[in-house]
Amino acid sequence: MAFESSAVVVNSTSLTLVTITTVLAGMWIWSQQKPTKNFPPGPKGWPLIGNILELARNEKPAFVVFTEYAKEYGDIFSIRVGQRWAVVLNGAATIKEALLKKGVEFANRPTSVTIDLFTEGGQDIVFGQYSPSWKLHRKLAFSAFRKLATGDNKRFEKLVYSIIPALTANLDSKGSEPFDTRRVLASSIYNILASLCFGKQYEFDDPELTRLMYLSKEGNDIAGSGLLADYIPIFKYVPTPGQTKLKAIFKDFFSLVNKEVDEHREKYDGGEPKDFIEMLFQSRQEIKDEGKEDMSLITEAHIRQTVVDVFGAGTDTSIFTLQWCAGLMVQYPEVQAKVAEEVDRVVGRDRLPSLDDREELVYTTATLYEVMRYSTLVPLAVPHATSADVELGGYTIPKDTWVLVNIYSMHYDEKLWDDPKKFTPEHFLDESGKVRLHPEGYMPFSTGRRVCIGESVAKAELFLLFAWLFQHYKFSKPIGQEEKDFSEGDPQAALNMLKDIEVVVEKRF
Ligand code: HEM
Repeated sequence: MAFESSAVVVNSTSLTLVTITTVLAGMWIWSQQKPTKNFPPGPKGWPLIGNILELARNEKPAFVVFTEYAKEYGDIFSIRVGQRWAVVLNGAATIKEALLKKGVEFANRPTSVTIDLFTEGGQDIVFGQYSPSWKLHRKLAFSAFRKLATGDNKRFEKLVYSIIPALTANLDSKGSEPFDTRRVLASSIYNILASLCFGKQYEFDDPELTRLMYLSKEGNDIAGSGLLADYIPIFKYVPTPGQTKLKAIFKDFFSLVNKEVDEHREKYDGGEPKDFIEMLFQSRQEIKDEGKEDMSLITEAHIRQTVVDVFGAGTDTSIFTLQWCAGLMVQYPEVQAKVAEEVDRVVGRDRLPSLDDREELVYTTATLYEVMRYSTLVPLAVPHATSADVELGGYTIPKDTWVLVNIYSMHYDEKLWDDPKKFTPEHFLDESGKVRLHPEGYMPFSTGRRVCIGESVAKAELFLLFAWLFQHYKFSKPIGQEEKDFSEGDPQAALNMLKDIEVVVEKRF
């Protein structure tokens, strides 16, 4: 009897083991099934999680790992993120073929629980689906930006330089003590964007500015890494702490922006716009008057979301680019000295640098461009998605596939750059000493239908602040920190940030 019962136990254990093994094998085979017959090749993944584990465990950031994978699998390869397939595009030829020649097919964005939450169902520009309403929405914002950044230079300079008194007071208050520049730079950039959007400035310690900075940064951080539900859909129905926090942050953020939009609507009289929100109102009226577009496609939520986009996409990108400027100028004092010497010679010490100085500030411009190449702040762009089945490089990529554009692979391509790991402004100077404005494969703002809408605003703002900073201050290593590398990246979620650095900032005159 005892023997019989143990045989039953052995049999049922074997049955359970066989069942588990069969289910696991089934899941394994199913998980390796690619969406199309000639889908791009790539590293094998695990059931349920795909390639997440090997990417998370790798000490190198994803964009470096992807550049290495491209050597093994080719410039177009696939990975699996949880249950979703993604195609990674590498190298200038492939990226241009996809984003320029087949721009419409690669112009969509992925949808996810996180994106849906913070874009009120995809009503913003950054994550909106490629649709008539999105195109009109982008046209509206683009027209407002063009008026701002390519219109009257003096007006834009005044806007950027309105933060100089507070920035000077903050920098000067540190004396020769080392400090982390992030907070000061962040307050400056948020204030520039608050002036730009709302037509008002905050004191650096104003609680509303601190709240705006907190909401925008937290929102970006959680949204950048995504929620569990984005990778494993069943978690959509579980109120995880991340989901609850994200909802609360965006509720607060939207109410702050709503307050500004409402106040502007009440005050705007249809005359010369004083800030970005009024420009949006004006552009909306102009497009409506043309009578060619269906204006019912643009709602109040679209206007609110554009302002949220400006803070979401325009703050950390500029703050961390300036931080990279600080770190790299400390690491390469000889470059910093040449920038300062050029600004002294062209601009002098009695006036502020102007956008009209750009042509003559050749070395300064080349240095800023090199900072943007070397740091590659948005190394995988914003994820794209295919809007239709599309052929690329002999592979078939079905509609709704996630697409990651590896900008880093171009910025560090040995075929395009002489010694790409070396920081040298000479990468952007030609034989006649002029700035190379558009070298092959240089795309910090990406390209095509989704190219960064703030490119001209960002370039103008960064140029003015960079030239002003090194006209007035010398950045150096704190004594006793000789061994530290001040140009070491610390990639976080979507951005290639710089490791926290403490520097000494002293007046030059
Ligand atoms: C150093 C500064 C900046 C860098 C490096 C940068 C880079 C980028 C990149 C790589 C993209 C993704 C393009 C793609 O998906 O292919 C992007 C998108 C975007 N950026 Fe920027 N950006 C910067 C500053 C700004 C600023 C200042 C603003 C606004 C004031 C802005 C607004 C946007 C918007 C709205 C999009 C979404 C465009 C779309 O999906 O159609 N960016 N940016």
